[in-house]
Amino acid sequence: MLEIVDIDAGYGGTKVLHGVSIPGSANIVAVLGHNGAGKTTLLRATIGLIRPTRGTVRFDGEDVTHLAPNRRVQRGMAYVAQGQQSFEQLTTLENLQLVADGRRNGRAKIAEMLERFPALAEFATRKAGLLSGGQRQQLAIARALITEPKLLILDEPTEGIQPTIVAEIEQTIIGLAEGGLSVLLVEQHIGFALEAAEHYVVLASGRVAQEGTGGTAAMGSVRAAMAI
Ligand SMILES: Nc1ncnc2c1ncn2[C@@H]1O[C@H](COP(=O)(O)OP(=O)(O)OP(=O)(O)O)[C@@H](O)[C@H]1O
Repeated sequence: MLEIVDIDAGYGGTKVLHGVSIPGSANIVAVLGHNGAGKTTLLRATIGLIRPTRGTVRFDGEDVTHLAPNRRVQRGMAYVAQGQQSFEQLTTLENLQLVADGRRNGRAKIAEMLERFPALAEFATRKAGLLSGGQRQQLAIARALITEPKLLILDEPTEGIQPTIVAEIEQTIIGLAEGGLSVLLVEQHIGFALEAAEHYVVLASGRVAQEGTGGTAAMGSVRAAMAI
């Protein structure tokens, strides 16, 4: 589905990623690493917000390295940035409508999201800015899902969310993956990330310091790699 081959990427003249690759064989990929390791930069390069200066991003067999983000969304990528972003002055429902409007099956997709996320149905008329962190994250994921992606790119979906809700978000992600959606996930909770992932990479200073198949058995080597 998603394959990244040996990319360099960064900002202006500053190179952040150095020869990072993700194999095309895994449907659920977790990206781990300390603050500043380059995780968000890798996601931005994947969705096209920054362009690699070297290497290739391939999606569904197509070289998308030079495609604009909106073209990548049309191909089936969806990106949920860090921080549960939504339009705070709009209601939950209006936030969903913004994405759904003009889509062939927009109304049905909204109904599906309200069923999938009961909290969004309960607070459909509440302004997004007044939702809890967990509810806002659900709203952000729901907005992404309305575009019917094949690949969901999630940047720290459980960050800043109260522990009781974290498990709910994690279950949502696992459920989506089991339903056939590919997921590229940046996550600080190593246990969950490894449990969910078929492949993981640990980034350190923009390089792959460790990688392997998922599963909690990898916990020891991941922790060791993160101690670098
Ligand atoms: N817009 C930007 N312009 C210049 N440098 C940036 C920009 N965004 C990030 N960086 C730098 O790139 C490096 C990697 O940042 P990045 O956000 O990818 O790390 P991260 O692993 O996602 O960190 P965190 O876990 O804190 O989100 C950091 O040194 C950061 O300062």
